[in-house]
Amino acid sequence: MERVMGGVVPLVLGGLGLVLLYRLLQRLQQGATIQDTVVVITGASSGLGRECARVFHAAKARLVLCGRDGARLQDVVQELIATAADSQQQTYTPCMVIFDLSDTAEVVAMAAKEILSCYGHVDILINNAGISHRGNILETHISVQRDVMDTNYFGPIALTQALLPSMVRRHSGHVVVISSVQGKIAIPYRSAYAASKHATQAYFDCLRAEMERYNIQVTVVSPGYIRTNLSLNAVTCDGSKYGVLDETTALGREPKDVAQVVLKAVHHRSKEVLLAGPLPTLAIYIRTLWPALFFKVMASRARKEQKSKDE
Ligand SMILES: NC(=O)C1=CN([C@@H]2O[C@H](COP(=O)(O)OP(=O)(O)OC[C@H]3O[C@@H](n4cnc5c(N)ncnc54)[C@H](OP(=O)(O)O)[C@@H]3O)[C@@H](O)[C@H]2O)C=CC1
Ligand SMILES: CCCCCCCCCCCCCCCC(=O)OCC(=O)COP(=O)(O)O
Repeated sequence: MERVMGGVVPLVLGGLGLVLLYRLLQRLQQGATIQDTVVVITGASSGLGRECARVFHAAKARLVLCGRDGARLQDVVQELIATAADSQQQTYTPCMVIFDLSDTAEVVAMAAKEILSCYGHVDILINNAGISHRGNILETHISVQRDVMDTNYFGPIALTQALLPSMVRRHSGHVVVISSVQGKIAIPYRSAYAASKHATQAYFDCLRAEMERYNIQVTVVSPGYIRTNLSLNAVTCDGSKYGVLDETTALGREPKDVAQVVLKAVHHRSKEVLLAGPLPTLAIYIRTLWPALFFKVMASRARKEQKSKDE
């Protein structure tokens, strides 16, 4: 027995060592692709955007962080500088560009120009900022439908379109968009959010095909729940804040893990990343292969949710 164990232990340790070495080499390789690139991140003040800022900063990218709130963005910048100083890493101090994505006129006239003026060009644009919705269709004001669409769809496409000519001229660039599982299936009481994410999926699929000839990559990332403030910040039927941390959100993936997935997707030039558990993945397939079943399941969800609200 002792002899068997004596053979197994070094084998396991050797295997573990190889896995760690492989991971380290992978990280180094990913870092090398990202080093010195100009990376623009929208919604960098919190949640997934903030974690993307951390991950790309650690990979020594030249960051342009975007958000609505200058003070919160400044906090992120200070934190990144402090982390780099602690680890004695030579990194770039991030630029900040402050604007409201839902104001598409401002995005085109001011924000895109300011972003370009930071480093003269953009290598990677990560369209991350977004807002969610909670409410039934009967009671949701049309202005709320429009606001969510402005932030999640028209803002990102306006920014992308404004930055594209510079990428086309350089015959190089990468556009990433953070969509959602709800860009592939629509669930009840999320009409504005699901519609905006479906539109996002469609637009960026068109973009990918059209940009291939210019060597511009497009990656659509479709995550399931992530543990961020998304549900807290979601808007309700009348535009007021929902203000609840849903259990689904609280139990979601860690934003830092999702940010690593985004980095990997950029490194591998992935066209699509679906980051969902078995049930949402099954639901996506059923939506295409057996729509009648999918509609029944969704109607039953809607009934149950309405009943629990009525009680
Ligand atoms: N959390 C989840 O379960 C999932 C999230 N996603 C997607 O991930 C992305 C990031 O969201 P997440 O980190 O979860 O949520 P957060 O609410 O934590 O972050 C959203 C970010 O978007 C910014 N933002 C919102 N509205 C605007 C606007 N009008 N103009 C500029 N910036 C704006 C916010 O800035 P400010 O601080 O100014 O409000 C904030 O930085 C979103 O696109 C979301 O749809 C996808 C799947 C699951
Ligand atoms: C007999 C087999 C039937 C199989 C059907 C399974 C149906 C299961 C439904 C699963 C629905 C999953 C929804 C996942 C939604 C999601 O992950 O959304 C991510 C977000 O963007 C979160 O935003 P939110 O504002 O909704 O928190």
